[in-house]
Amino acid sequence: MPHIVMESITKSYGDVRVLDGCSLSVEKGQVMTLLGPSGCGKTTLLRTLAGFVEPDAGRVLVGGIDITALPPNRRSVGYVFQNYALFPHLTVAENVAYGLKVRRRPAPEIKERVARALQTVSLGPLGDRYPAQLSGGQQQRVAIARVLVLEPDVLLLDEPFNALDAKLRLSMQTELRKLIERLGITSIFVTHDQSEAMMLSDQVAVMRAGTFEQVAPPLAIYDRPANPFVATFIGRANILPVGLRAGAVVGFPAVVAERPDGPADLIVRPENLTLAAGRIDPGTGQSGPPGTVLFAIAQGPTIEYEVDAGFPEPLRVTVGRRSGEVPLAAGSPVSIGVIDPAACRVIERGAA
Ligand SMILES: Nc1ncnc2c1ncn2[C@@H]1O[C@H](COP(=O)(O)OP(=O)(O)OP(=O)(O)O)[C@@H](O)[C@H]1O
Repeated sequence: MPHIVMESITKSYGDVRVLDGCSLSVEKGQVMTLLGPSGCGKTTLLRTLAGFVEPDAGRVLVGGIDITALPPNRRSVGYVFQNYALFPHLTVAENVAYGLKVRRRPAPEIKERVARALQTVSLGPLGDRYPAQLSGGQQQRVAIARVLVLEPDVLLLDEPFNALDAKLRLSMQTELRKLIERLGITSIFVTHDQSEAMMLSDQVAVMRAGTFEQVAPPLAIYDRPANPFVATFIGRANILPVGLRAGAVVGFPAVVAERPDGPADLIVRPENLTLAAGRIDPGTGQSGPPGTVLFAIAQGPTIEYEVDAGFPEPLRVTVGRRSGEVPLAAGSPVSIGVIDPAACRVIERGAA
């Protein structure tokens, strides 16, 4: 039995259906990320699990127990808010103690648990400071300590890194992932940042307009996106309208597909393509169509090309860059190759 089960959750605000039959399960100790564009319903689903939003239909179970009708304070669910929501007039230790005081725990127990929670997030010595005297990353850790001190079964985090600058964000992501692993607490994150989702999660649930497009481990989503929406939301992808003839893609004969002849969409990642100057097989043995360089930019370890290969959109190709190599000039004739035909996906035309 999974630790968290959300069954056919539906929620509308007025005429707008924000959650449209969402079902999701998370195993004990696993980290799930809800990933999707702004407004797709991620926060609403998280708040349904916390009990802040009442679903119109569906059930929420934690540890096999139906908690759908329980108020937030009777659920063993910790919620870390986007803006941390710390009390500015309370010290760090008082902020962390707050939930225990509300629950009328004895003073010695509060003292001991607050010290332990602050220790867990490496803020032991800063208990007497006020939130305004802390960095963004430290404030975030207080917000997490304030939740962990209540020893919830489940940890929910709504865009927890939003307020942090890029560098701090990266170190806090790593730190939080290690902390969650150490505590073994079942966690759900909300983010619209795909690299954050890749890095933090055991499972990613890609959402669009109140439903799930795909739920799978991050690399499985990257390698085998269910449809063009997922392919372009996680990483970059070329979505090429192609024809199928005799079980292979016209223009990419190495890419085979068990589908009837006719139109299809080919999903191919830029790093799964390569190119060579001139009209020759680029050496992969998996030749693709000829093309002309439209634009190229070197990024140190890679060169990013945009190539006119006869498709409605330029083909994006990422190639590894050798020391001293400069990109081919715009206008150069090139031959496109596929590195791993098995990593291409051929799907029904327009199945977005
Ligand atoms: N209390 C509410 N009343 C009316 N509409 C709401 C309410 N809460 C959310 N919505 C609407 O529901 C939709 C989903 O909102 P939600 O906050 O769940 O999206 P999200 O995916 O978390 O977006 P973001 O990434 O921008 O935070 C939005 O269109 C939002 O305007």
